[in-house]
Amino acid sequence: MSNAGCRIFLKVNRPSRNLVEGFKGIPVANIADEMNRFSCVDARIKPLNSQPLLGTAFTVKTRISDNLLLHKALELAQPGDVIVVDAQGDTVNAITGEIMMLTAEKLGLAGVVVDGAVRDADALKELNMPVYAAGVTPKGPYKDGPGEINVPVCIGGIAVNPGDIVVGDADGIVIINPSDAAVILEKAKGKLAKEQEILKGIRDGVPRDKSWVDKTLKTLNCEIIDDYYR
Ligand SMILES: O=C([O-])CC(=O)C(=O)O
Ligand SMILES: [Mg+2]
Repeated sequence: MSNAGCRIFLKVNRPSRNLVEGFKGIPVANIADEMNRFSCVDARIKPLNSQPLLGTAFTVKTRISDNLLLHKALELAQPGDVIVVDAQGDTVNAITGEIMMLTAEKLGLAGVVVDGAVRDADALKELNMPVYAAGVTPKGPYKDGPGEINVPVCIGGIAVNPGDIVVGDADGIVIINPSDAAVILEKAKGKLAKEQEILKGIRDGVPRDKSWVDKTLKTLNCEIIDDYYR
């Protein structure tokens, strides 16, 4: 029997820990640049503390304002998992808070990302596990279902499959398909090294070749006017 919209898949094809750990300390912006600036979760979804986010997606799809399936996910997710909750972007009711998130931390989960609202924001600031959400409200959740676990979901406009690599920092979140991850990781490391060299040059006062700016403006026939705007 199939019951789409109310079903739980227990198995997740998780990439190797080694592959995931490779992304530790690489800024999300560097990773995203090497993914042609795609795969970044919408800016609505923001960190509620400054813990870095890195792990594999354990996906949850909830009915709007309802957290039954997130409670079930807390029983099933494994250490290193990031519970990624597609709460359909709705921020009317918080679907999680301090009690559930402390439980997640104690289970060794790598984080929780909610495309929806959370509550107990002050307590989440003190947590040793990252939590990201699209909003904060004191209004609590219903617990009736339905919903799904470990099916493809959408958060902040990005599709997330169970087992995808989730990386987040203060800038936001990027989602990586494990089969692309090794190549992206090498490129992102190169990008980081290049940016560090540029920053060192700026600090040391080394002049930079910015001739491309004028070249591009020239191709646009940009008007440069030696006068005030009036
Ligand atoms: O009441 C709820 O289900 C969510 C909540 O505030 C908590 O987990 O602390
Ligand atoms: Mg609470």
